[in-house]
Amino acid sequence: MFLHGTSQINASGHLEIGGCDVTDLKAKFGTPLYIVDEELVRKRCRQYVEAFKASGLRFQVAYASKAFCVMAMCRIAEEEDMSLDVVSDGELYTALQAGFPVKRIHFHGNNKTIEEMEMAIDAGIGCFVVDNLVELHVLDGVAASKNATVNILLRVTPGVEAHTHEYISTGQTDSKFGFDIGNGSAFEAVKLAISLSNLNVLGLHSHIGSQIFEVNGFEMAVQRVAEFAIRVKEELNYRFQVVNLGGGFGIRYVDGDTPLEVSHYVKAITDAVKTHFAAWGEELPEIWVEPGRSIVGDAGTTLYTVGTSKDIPGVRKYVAVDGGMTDNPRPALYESKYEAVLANRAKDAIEETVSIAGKCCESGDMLIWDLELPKVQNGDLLAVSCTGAYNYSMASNYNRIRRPAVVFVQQGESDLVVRRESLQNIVGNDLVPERISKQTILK
Ligand SMILES: Cc1ncc(COP(=O)(O)O)c(C=O)c1O
Ligand SMILES: N[C@@H](CCCC[NH3+])C(=O)O
Repeated sequence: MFLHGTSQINASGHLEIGGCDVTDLKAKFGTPLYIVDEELVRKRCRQYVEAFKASGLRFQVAYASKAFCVMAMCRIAEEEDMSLDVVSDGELYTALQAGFPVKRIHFHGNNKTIEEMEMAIDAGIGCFVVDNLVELHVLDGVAASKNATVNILLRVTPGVEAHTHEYISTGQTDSKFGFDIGNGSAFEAVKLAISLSNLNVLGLHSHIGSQIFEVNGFEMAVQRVAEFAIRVKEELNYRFQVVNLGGGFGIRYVDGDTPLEVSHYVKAITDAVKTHFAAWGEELPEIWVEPGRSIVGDAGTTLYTVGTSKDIPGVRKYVAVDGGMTDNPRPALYESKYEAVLANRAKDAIEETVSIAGKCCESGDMLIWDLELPKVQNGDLLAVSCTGAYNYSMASNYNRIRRPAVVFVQQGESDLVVRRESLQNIVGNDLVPERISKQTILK
């Protein structure tokens, strides 16, 4: 397994992250356990901020909290001078509870409810990213009802297809998100938006997809957005102050993934802004980005305990762990690939090829196919790397499995940031109507 951040194999042959031996973490917190390398998260945040500072442009780096949204993470984002992208009342609430400065929160989503809009306006949200015409009208109405003027960006689809999984590619015309530039709907949206009295149009937003390893998609998106912004300025005499280029910067999950350095993506974007806004003639717009995966993805590791195994001679050996698609749905959803190491015997010689199964009643609940490991035994620890993004945040209670705990590690210290769910949590929202209880009693 590739060792990310502070991960290393110690003298006892155990995986160590943030100076913490994972066998100790298992003893302290149990498994499955999400372990987050805090130093690596902070390093990634700083790489973005530094790269933007070097560009000389005005900027905001908004952490896309959908990747991993818990209060401790919101605190780190604030400490590292990030802004925050939220996409639901739940993410907004988490950020507010964590004391994140509300003016640096951007509210996304293609179907915000009126209650979510009200909550965000009451809190004093920094801006909304408006996705469609219905939302433009509704948001203007909600803002009017509160005598407020709210800042918005208009989400546009620049017609760029990112080379990534179909389900996580969003910049093309046929997408559920945003106003299309190519078919004229973005222009009409701008005309309408600037005429609505309770909206203040700050600028445009474009997000072309996720887990992208090249810069040309971003450069093309900048070009299309710049051409559009210049047209708006010329034809409507309206000047955007902000251009948000979304997230999508890729990370290395497995061999063959070839992400670029953060500074490389940022330089490509900021250079493209300088080039394509050359005809702008005034101060360049402020540039925002929204990285999620590339902030937390490789800083996360999931620790499992090995349970049963099933050897089908001549076919394959299944080894089951105490988690699976409930804590990491990505292999089942996107056929995502992961690497793993036998974390309590990482120096032992490789002896067998096994496939790692989860514990759900679902044949598709497989975490890794054909993984080479030392001879695996019941009770061993398996550490799957690069699970920091879209794992805890996409976890479910399928089969009424409890969500794991999350622990931050740094410099030999481990701090619980999310408790393991309890069995009481599992039934916590269940109600049994009286007539059914009565029937049960009558039986
Ligand atoms: C609008 C928007 N911004 C930012 C992100 C974060 O993307 P990533 O985690 O790939 O950086 C996403 C998710 O793809 C998104 O939909
Ligand atoms: N959830 C996805 C990415 C989509 C991000 C949101 N637009 C993943 O796990 O890769």
